[in-house]
Amino acid sequence: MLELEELVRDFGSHRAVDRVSFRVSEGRMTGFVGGNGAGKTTTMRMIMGVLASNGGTVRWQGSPATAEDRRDFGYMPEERGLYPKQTVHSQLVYLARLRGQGTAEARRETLELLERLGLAEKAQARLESLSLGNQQRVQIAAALLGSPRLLVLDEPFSGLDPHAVDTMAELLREYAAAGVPVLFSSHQLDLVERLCDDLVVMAKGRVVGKGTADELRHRERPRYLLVTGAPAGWTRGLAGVTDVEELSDGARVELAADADPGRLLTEALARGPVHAFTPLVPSIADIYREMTAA
Ligand SMILES: Nc1ncnc2c1ncn2[C@@H]1O[C@H](COP(=O)(O)OP(=O)(O)OP(=O)(O)O)[C@@H](O)[C@H]1O
Repeated sequence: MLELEELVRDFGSHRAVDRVSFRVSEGRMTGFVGGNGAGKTTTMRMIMGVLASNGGTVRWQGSPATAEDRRDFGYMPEERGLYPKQTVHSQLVYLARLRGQGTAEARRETLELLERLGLAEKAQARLESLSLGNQQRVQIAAALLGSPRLLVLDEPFSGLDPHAVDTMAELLREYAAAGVPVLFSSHQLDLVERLCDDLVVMAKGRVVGKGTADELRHRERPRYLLVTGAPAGWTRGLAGVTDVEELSDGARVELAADADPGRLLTEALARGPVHAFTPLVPSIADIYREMTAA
C-alpha cells in the first residue's frame, strides 16, 4: 500500500501541496481529480521522488519509500519523457533493461505490450512519426514495463480515442486485479466514474474529499425526485424536508439524515397520483463540483 502523510510542497511563498494525506491500496484503482493547478502533478512527483517535499512522508508497504522502492514504481509523468528520434521498440526495450530485465525478457514484454496497446505495427517507427495519441500509448507502455509494483499515472487517458481508452482501462484493471495499486489523475470525470474504486479530490493544494466512490456518493442529506405531474412546492412545508427544488412536474426534495422518505411518499399519494419517486444518486461529476465549489 502507498500512503501519503501530511505531504507539503512550497514553490517560493506558494504552498502548492498542503498537508496531503491519502492511501492507494492494493488491487484498487484510485482516481485523482482536481482543477488545473490543484496540486496533483506536484503530489505525484513527490511520490516518485523526482521532486523533494518540504514536509510529510511517502510510505510504501509501511515504511518511508526509498529510491530502491521507487525503481519498482511505474510512472507516467506529465511531461512525456521519451526520445522522439528513437524507434518505439528500441526505447521500450532500453527502459525495460534499465528496470533490470534481461534482453530477451525485455523484448518479449515490449512486444506483448505493443500488441496489447495496438502498436505492434509501429514497433520500428520513430516516436516522432506517430500521432499524438499513439505517442501517448507508447508512454503508457513505458510505465507498464518491468512488472511495476505500483502505478502512478499523470493523465494517462488524455488524447486517447475511445477505443484506446477502453483498451487502456482494461489493461489497468488487470494490473489492479493482480494486486498493483493504481493512482491515475484525470479531468475526464465520466471515465473516473467508470474506472475508479477510490477517489481523491484536491482543490488549492488540499485534499477536499476522499473515500470509495460509493462512500462519496452517500450524502449526509439524501435527495429524492418526486414526479406528480404538477409543481410540488407543497413539499416545502413538510417535517424533515430541508430543501426543495420545484419542477414543472414535481420536485427534487432534500431530506434530513433521519427523515423517513416513506412519509414524503405517503403525503404525495394523499394529494394525487405519483408517477415516480426515486433517490437521486449523485454522479462523480456532481460530487466533484460540490467539493471544489468556492
Ligand atoms: N516547478 C514549479 N515552480 C513553481 N510553481 C510550480 C511548479 N510546479 C507546479 N507549480 C505550481 O504548483 C501548483 C500546483 O500545480 P500542479 O501542476 O501540481 O497542479 P495539477 O493539479 O497537476 O494541475 P493540472 O490539472 O493543470 O495539471 C500550481 O499553482 C503551479 O503553478
